[in-house]
Amino acid sequence: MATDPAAAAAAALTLPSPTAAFLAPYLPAAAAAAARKDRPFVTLTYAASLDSHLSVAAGTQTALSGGGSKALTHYLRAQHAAILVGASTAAADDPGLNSRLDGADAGSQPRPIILDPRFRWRFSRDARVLRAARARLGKAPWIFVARGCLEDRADERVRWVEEAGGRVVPLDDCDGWWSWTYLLSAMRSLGVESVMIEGGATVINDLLRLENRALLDSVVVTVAPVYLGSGGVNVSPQHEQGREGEAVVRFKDVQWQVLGRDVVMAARPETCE
Ligand SMILES: NC(=O)c1ccc[n+]([C@@H]2O[C@H](COP(=O)([O-])OP(=O)(O)OC[C@H]3O[C@@H](n4cnc5c(N)ncnc54)[C@H](O)[C@@H]3O)[C@@H](O)[C@H]2O)c1
Ligand SMILES: Nc1nc(=O)c(N)c(NC[C@H](O)[C@H](O)[C@H](O)COP(=O)(O)O)[nH]1
Repeated sequence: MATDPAAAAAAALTLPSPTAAFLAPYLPAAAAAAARKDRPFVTLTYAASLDSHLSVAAGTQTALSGGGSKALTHYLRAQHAAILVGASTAAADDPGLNSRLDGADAGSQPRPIILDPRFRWRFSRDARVLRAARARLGKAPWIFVARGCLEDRADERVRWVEEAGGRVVPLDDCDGWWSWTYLLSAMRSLGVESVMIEGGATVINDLLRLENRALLDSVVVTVAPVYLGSGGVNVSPQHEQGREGEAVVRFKDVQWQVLGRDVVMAARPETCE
Protein backbone atom coordinates (compact mmCIF):
# COMPACT_ATOMS: atom_id res chain seq x y z
CA MET A 1 0.00 0.00 0.00
CA ALA A 2 1.28 3.54 -0.76
CA THR A 3 2.68 5.41 2.22
CA ASP A 4 0.47 8.13 3.63
CA PRO A 5 2.17 11.55 3.14
CA ALA A 6 1.44 12.51 6.74
CA ALA A 7 3.14 9.33 7.98
CA ALA A 8 6.01 9.98 5.59
CA ALA A 9 6.43 13.51 6.96
CA ALA A 10 6.57 12.08 10.46
CA ALA A 11 9.52 9.92 9.36
CA ALA A 12 11.52 13.07 8.49
CA LEU A 13 15.16 12.78 7.44
CA THR A 14 18.14 14.74 8.74
CA LEU A 15 21.37 15.59 6.97
CA PRO A 16 24.70 15.80 8.82
CA SER A 17 26.44 19.15 8.26
CA PRO A 18 29.60 17.60 6.61
CA THR A 19 27.30 16.21 3.90
CA ALA A 20 25.74 19.63 3.33
CA ALA A 21 29.27 21.09 3.00
CA PHE A 22 30.24 18.31 0.56
CA LEU A 23 27.28 19.19 -1.69
CA ALA A 24 27.53 22.99 -1.44
CA PRO A 25 29.74 23.55 -4.55
CA TYR A 26 27.29 21.55 -6.69
CA LEU A 27 24.10 23.35 -5.69
CA PRO A 28 22.32 26.07 -7.67
CA ALA A 29 23.32 29.53 -6.48
CA ALA A 30 20.16 31.65 -6.43
CA ALA A 31 21.56 34.77 -8.12
CA ALA A 32 23.35 32.89 -10.91
CA ALA A 33 20.33 30.68 -11.60
CA ALA A 34 18.01 33.71 -11.70
CA ALA A 35 20.33 35.52 -14.12
CA ARG A 36 20.35 32.65 -16.60
CA LYS A 37 17.34 33.13 -18.83
CA ASP A 38 17.64 30.33 -21.39
CA ARG A 39 17.44 27.34 -19.06
CA PRO A 40 17.41 26.44 -15.37
CA PHE A 41 20.38 25.16 -13.37
CA VAL A 42 20.24 21.38 -13.91
CA THR A 43 21.29 18.67 -11.46
CA LEU A 44 21.09 15.07 -12.66
CA THR A 45 20.80 12.65 -9.77
CA TYR A 46 19.95 9.00 -9.17
CA ALA A 47 20.82 5.94 -7.10
CA ALA A 48 22.32 2.90 -8.83
CA SER A 49 23.57 -0.57 -8.01
CA LEU A 50 27.18 -1.68 -8.56
CA ASP A 51 26.11 -2.83 -12.04
CA SER A 52 24.57 0.61 -12.75
CA HIS A 53 20.96 -0.46 -12.49
CA LEU A 54 18.12 1.70 -11.16
CA SER A 55 15.69 -1.12 -10.49
CA VAL A 56 15.47 -4.89 -10.94
CA ALA A 57 12.96 -4.63 -13.79
CA ALA A 58 11.00 -2.06 -15.79
CA GLY A 59 7.82 -1.06 -14.02
CA THR A 60 9.10 -1.84 -10.53
CA GLN A 61 10.73 0.26 -7.84
CA THR A 62 13.85 -1.00 -6.06
CA ALA A 63 15.00 0.65 -2.84
CA LEU A 64 18.75 1.25 -3.15
CA SER A 65 19.63 4.23 -0.95
CA GLY A 66 20.30 3.76 2.73
CA GLY A 67 19.23 6.36 5.33
CA GLY A 68 22.19 8.73 4.79
CA SER A 69 22.01 8.92 1.00
CA LYS A 70 18.22 9.14 1.14
CA ALA A 71 18.57 12.19 3.39
CA LEU A 72 21.04 13.62 0.85
CA THR A 73 18.48 13.16 -1.94
CA HIS A 74 15.77 14.88 0.10
CA TYR A 75 18.19 17.71 0.91
CA LEU A 76 18.89 18.10 -2.82
CA ARG A 77 15.15 18.19 -3.50
CA ALA A 78 14.75 21.07 -1.05
CA GLN A 79 17.59 22.98 -2.79
CA HIS A 80 15.92 22.96 -6.22
CA ALA A 81 12.87 24.77 -7.54
CA ALA A 82 11.64 21.69 -9.41
CA ILE A 83 12.08 17.92 -9.54
CA LEU A 84 11.54 16.06 -12.81
CA VAL A 85 10.85 12.41 -13.66
CA GLY A 86 9.70 10.56 -16.77
CA ALA A 87 6.21 9.07 -17.08
CA SER A 88 7.45 5.50 -16.54
CA THR A 89 8.96 6.42 -13.18
CA ALA A 90 5.70 8.09 -12.18
CA ALA A 91 3.77 4.97 -13.21
CA ALA A 92 6.16 2.47 -11.59
CA ASP A 93 6.92 4.30 -8.34
CA ASP A 94 3.85 6.44 -7.59
CA PRO A 95 6.37 8.94 -6.14
CA GLY A 96 5.61 11.71 -3.66
CA LEU A 97 8.29 13.97 -5.23
CA ASN A 98 8.47 16.15 -2.14
CA SER A 99 11.23 16.73 0.38
CA ARG A 100 10.84 14.90 3.64
CA LEU A 101 13.97 16.46 5.06
CA ASP A 102 13.52 17.58 8.64
CA GLY A 103 12.65 21.29 8.52
CA ALA A 104 11.63 21.35 4.83
CA ASP A 105 8.73 23.80 4.82
CA ALA A 106 6.18 24.57 2.11
CA GLY A 107 8.52 27.20 0.61
CA SER A 108 11.39 24.77 0.15
CA GLN A 109 9.36 22.08 -1.61
CA PRO A 110 10.28 21.52 -5.27
CA ARG A 111 7.68 21.67 -8.05
CA PRO A 112 7.19 18.11 -9.39
CA ILE A 113 7.37 17.95 -13.19
CA ILE A 114 6.38 14.76 -15.01
CA LEU A 115 7.24 14.28 -18.69
CA ASP A 116 4.30 12.51 -20.24
CA PRO A 117 3.92 13.60 -23.90
CA ARG A 118 1.16 11.05 -24.61
CA PHE A 119 -0.56 11.51 -21.23
CA ARG A 120 -0.40 7.78 -20.59
CA TRP A 121 0.21 7.77 -16.81
CA ARG A 122 -3.14 6.43 -15.52
CA PHE A 123 -2.99 7.84 -11.99
CA SER A 124 -5.90 8.17 -9.60
CA ARG A 125 -6.92 11.07 -7.36
CA ASP A 126 -5.08 9.13 -4.66
CA ALA A 127 -1.64 9.38 -6.39
CA ARG A 128 0.98 10.17 -3.74
CA VAL A 129 2.11 13.38 -5.46
CA LEU A 130 -1.49 14.68 -5.35
CA ARG A 131 -2.03 13.59 -1.77
CA ALA A 132 1.21 15.28 -0.71
CA ALA A 133 0.09 18.52 -2.39
CA ARG A 134 -3.38 18.42 -0.83
CA ALA A 135 -1.79 17.81 2.57
CA ARG A 136 0.56 20.83 1.96
CA LEU A 137 3.56 18.49 2.21
CA GLY A 138 4.69 19.24 -1.31
CA LYS A 139 3.83 21.33 -4.37
CA ALA A 140 1.25 20.12 -6.85
CA PRO A 141 2.65 18.61 -10.05
CA TRP A 142 2.95 20.01 -13.50
CA ILE A 143 2.50 17.29 -16.11
CA PHE A 144 4.01 18.13 -19.51
CA VAL A 145 1.78 16.72 -22.25
CA ALA A 146 1.86 17.22 -26.05
CA ARG A 147 -0.97 19.57 -27.04
CA GLY A 148 -2.46 17.05 -29.47
CA CYS A 149 -2.75 14.42 -26.73
CA LEU A 150 -4.74 16.76 -24.52
CA GLU A 151 -7.90 17.18 -26.51
CA ASP A 152 -10.15 15.93 -23.73
CA ARG A 153 -9.88 18.68 -21.14
CA ALA A 154 -12.73 17.04 -19.22
CA ASP A 155 -10.37 14.11 -18.51
CA GLU A 156 -10.74 13.50 -14.78
CA ARG A 157 -6.95 13.41 -14.40
CA VAL A 158 -6.77 17.07 -15.50
CA ARG A 159 -9.42 17.92 -12.88
CA TRP A 160 -7.57 16.06 -10.10
CA VAL A 161 -4.28 17.80 -10.89
CA GLU A 162 -5.93 21.24 -11.01
CA GLU A 163 -7.89 20.55 -7.83
CA ALA A 164 -4.56 19.91 -6.03
CA GLY A 165 -3.19 23.22 -7.42
CA GLY A 166 -1.16 21.75 -10.28
CA ARG A 167 -1.38 21.97 -14.07
CA VAL A 168 -1.37 19.76 -17.08
CA VAL A 169 0.88 21.90 -19.28
CA PRO A 170 0.40 21.60 -23.04
CA LEU A 171 3.71 21.67 -24.90
CA ASP A 172 4.42 21.51 -28.63
CA ASP A 173 3.28 18.40 -30.42
CA CYS A 174 6.10 15.96 -30.87
CA ASP A 175 6.73 12.42 -31.93
CA GLY A 176 6.66 11.32 -28.28
CA TRP A 177 9.91 13.17 -27.64
CA TRP A 178 11.03 16.74 -26.89
CA SER A 179 14.59 17.98 -27.12
CA TRP A 180 16.13 18.93 -23.79
CA THR A 181 16.91 22.41 -25.10
CA TYR A 182 13.20 22.87 -25.77
CA LEU A 183 12.14 21.32 -22.43
CA LEU A 184 14.57 23.36 -20.35
CA SER A 185 13.64 26.54 -22.15
CA ALA A 186 9.93 25.77 -21.54
CA MET A 187 10.67 25.26 -17.84
CA ARG A 188 12.61 28.53 -17.64
CA SER A 189 9.79 30.43 -19.27
CA LEU A 190 7.48 28.98 -16.61
CA GLY A 191 9.78 30.57 -14.00
CA VAL A 192 11.77 27.47 -13.00
CA GLU A 193 15.31 28.55 -12.01
CA SER A 194 16.68 25.14 -10.99
CA VAL A 195 15.64 21.55 -11.59
CA MET A 196 16.76 18.26 -10.13
CA ILE A 197 16.27 15.46 -12.65
CA GLU A 198 15.80 12.08 -10.91
CA GLY A 199 15.22 9.70 -13.80
CA GLY A 200 14.40 7.12 -14.85
CA ALA A 201 16.90 5.44 -17.11
CA THR A 202 15.44 6.73 -20.39
CA VAL A 203 15.73 10.31 -19.16
CA ILE A 204 19.21 9.82 -17.65
CA ASN A 205 20.70 7.98 -20.64
CA ASP A 206 19.36 10.66 -22.97
CA LEU A 207 20.79 13.48 -20.87
CA LEU A 208 24.21 11.81 -20.77
CA ARG A 209 24.43 11.76 -24.59
CA LEU A 210 27.07 14.05 -26.03
CA GLU A 211 24.57 16.56 -27.42
CA ASN A 212 22.87 17.01 -24.02
CA ARG A 213 25.77 16.72 -21.58
CA ALA A 214 26.59 20.42 -21.71
CA LEU A 215 23.11 21.14 -20.32
CA LEU A 216 24.03 19.46 -17.02
CA ASP A 217 25.46 21.65 -14.29
CA SER A 218 25.92 18.96 -11.61
CA VAL A 219 25.66 15.20 -11.40
CA VAL A 220 25.10 13.46 -8.05
CA VAL A 221 25.09 9.66 -8.09
CA THR A 222 24.56 7.31 -5.15
CA VAL A 223 26.09 3.86 -5.55
CA ALA A 224 24.62 1.17 -3.31
CA PRO A 225 26.46 -2.07 -2.43
CA VAL A 226 24.27 -4.45 -4.42
CA TYR A 227 24.12 -6.04 -7.86
CA LEU A 228 20.68 -6.11 -9.48
CA GLY A 229 21.66 -8.39 -12.37
CA SER A 230 21.05 -8.33 -16.10
CA GLY A 231 17.51 -7.47 -17.13
CA GLY A 232 17.43 -4.53 -14.75
CA VAL A 233 16.80 -0.93 -15.75
CA ASN A 234 20.27 0.20 -16.71
CA VAL A 235 22.09 3.55 -16.80
CA SER A 236 24.58 3.25 -19.65
CA PRO A 237 24.59 5.85 -22.43
CA GLN A 238 24.13 4.19 -25.80
CA HIS A 239 26.85 3.84 -28.43
CA GLU A 240 25.73 5.13 -31.78
CA GLN A 241 27.11 3.28 -34.76
CA GLY A 242 30.56 4.55 -35.65
CA ARG A 243 30.56 7.07 -32.80
CA GLU A 244 31.65 4.84 -29.90
CA GLY A 245 33.68 7.55 -28.18
CA GLU A 246 30.59 9.70 -27.75
CA ALA A 247 29.10 7.31 -25.21
CA VAL A 248 32.10 7.75 -22.92
CA VAL A 249 31.19 10.27 -20.23
CA ARG A 250 33.97 11.68 -18.10
CA PHE A 251 33.67 14.00 -15.15
CA LYS A 252 35.58 16.89 -13.63
CA ASP A 253 35.49 18.44 -10.13
CA VAL A 254 34.82 14.95 -8.77
CA GLN A 255 34.24 14.38 -5.05
CA TRP A 256 33.11 11.24 -3.24
CA GLN A 257 31.52 10.83 0.16
CA VAL A 258 30.78 7.60 2.00
CA LEU A 259 27.34 7.67 3.62
CA GLY A 260 26.67 4.55 5.66
CA ARG A 261 26.82 1.61 3.24
CA ASP A 262 26.58 3.84 0.15
CA VAL A 263 29.02 6.10 -1.64
CA VAL A 264 27.96 9.33 -3.35
CA MET A 265 29.74 11.03 -6.26
CA ALA A 266 29.25 14.74 -6.89
CA ALA A 267 30.78 16.04 -10.11
CA ARG A 268 30.34 18.06 -13.29
CA PRO A 269 30.39 16.43 -16.71
CA GLU A 270 33.32 17.13 -18.97
CA THR A 271 32.15 18.66 -22.20
CA CYS A 272 34.08 19.30 -25.41
CA GLU A 273 34.72 23.01 -24.92
N1 LIG B 1 17.20 4.44 -8.55
C1 LIG B 1 16.82 5.63 -8.96
O1 LIG B 1 17.41 6.65 -8.60
C2 LIG B 1 15.66 5.76 -9.88
C3 LIG B 1 15.27 7.02 -10.29
C4 LIG B 1 14.19 7.14 -11.16
C5 LIG B 1 13.57 6.01 -11.63
N2 LIG B 1 13.98 4.80 -11.23
C6 LIG B 1 13.40 3.58 -11.82
O2 LIG B 1 13.53 3.69 -13.24
C7 LIG B 1 12.46 2.98 -13.87
C8 LIG B 1 11.80 3.88 -14.88
O3 LIG B 1 12.74 4.26 -15.87
P1 LIG B 1 12.39 4.18 -17.43
O4 LIG B 1 13.66 4.31 -18.17
O5 LIG B 1 11.55 3.00 -17.66
O6 LIG B 1 11.46 5.43 -17.69
P2 LIG B 1 11.50 7.00 -17.41
O7 LIG B 1 11.07 7.30 -16.05
O8 LIG B 1 12.80 7.56 -17.88
O9 LIG B 1 10.31 7.51 -18.35
C9 LIG B 1 10.41 7.40 -19.74
C10 LIG B 1 9.23 8.14 -20.35
O10 LIG B 1 9.28 9.53 -19.99
C11 LIG B 1 8.90 10.32 -21.10
N3 LIG B 1 10.09 11.07 -21.56
C12 LIG B 1 11.36 10.92 -21.12
N4 LIG B 1 12.18 11.80 -21.77
C13 LIG B 1 11.39 12.50 -22.61
C14 LIG B 1 11.64 13.55 -23.56
N5 LIG B 1 12.86 14.06 -23.76
N6 LIG B 1 10.59 14.03 -24.24
C15 LIG B 1 9.35 13.53 -24.05
N7 LIG B 1 9.05 12.55 -23.17
C16 LIG B 1 10.07 12.05 -22.48
C17 LIG B 1 8.44 9.37 -22.19
O11 LIG B 1 7.06 9.15 -22.01
C18 LIG B 1 9.23 8.12 -21.87
O12 LIG B 1 8.61 6.95 -22.38
C19 LIG B 1 11.54 2.55 -12.76
O13 LIG B 1 11.80 1.18 -12.49
C20 LIG B 1 11.94 3.41 -11.58
O14 LIG B 1 11.70 2.78 -10.35
C21 LIG B 1 14.99 4.64 -10.34
N1 LIG C 1 17.77 8.30 -4.37
C1 LIG C 1 17.03 7.23 -4.67
N2 LIG C 1 17.28 6.07 -4.04
C2 LIG C 1 16.57 4.96 -4.35
O1 LIG C 1 16.83 3.90 -3.75
C3 LIG C 1 15.53 5.03 -5.32
N3 LIG C 1 14.78 3.95 -5.64
C4 LIG C 1 15.32 6.26 -5.94
N4 LIG C 1 14.34 6.39 -6.87
C5 LIG C 1 14.08 7.69 -7.44
C6 LIG C 1 12.76 7.79 -8.09
O2 LIG C 1 12.50 9.09 -8.59
C7 LIG C 1 11.62 7.45 -7.15
O3 LIG C 1 10.46 7.62 -7.88
C8 LIG C 1 11.57 8.35 -5.99
O4 LIG C 1 12.67 8.14 -5.15
C9 LIG C 1 10.38 8.09 -5.14
O5 LIG C 1 10.12 9.32 -4.64
P1 LIG C 1 9.40 9.58 -3.27
O6 LIG C 1 10.39 9.23 -2.21
O7 LIG C 1 8.19 8.74 -3.27
O8 LIG C 1 9.10 11.02 -3.34
N5 LIG C 1 16.07 7.33 -5.62
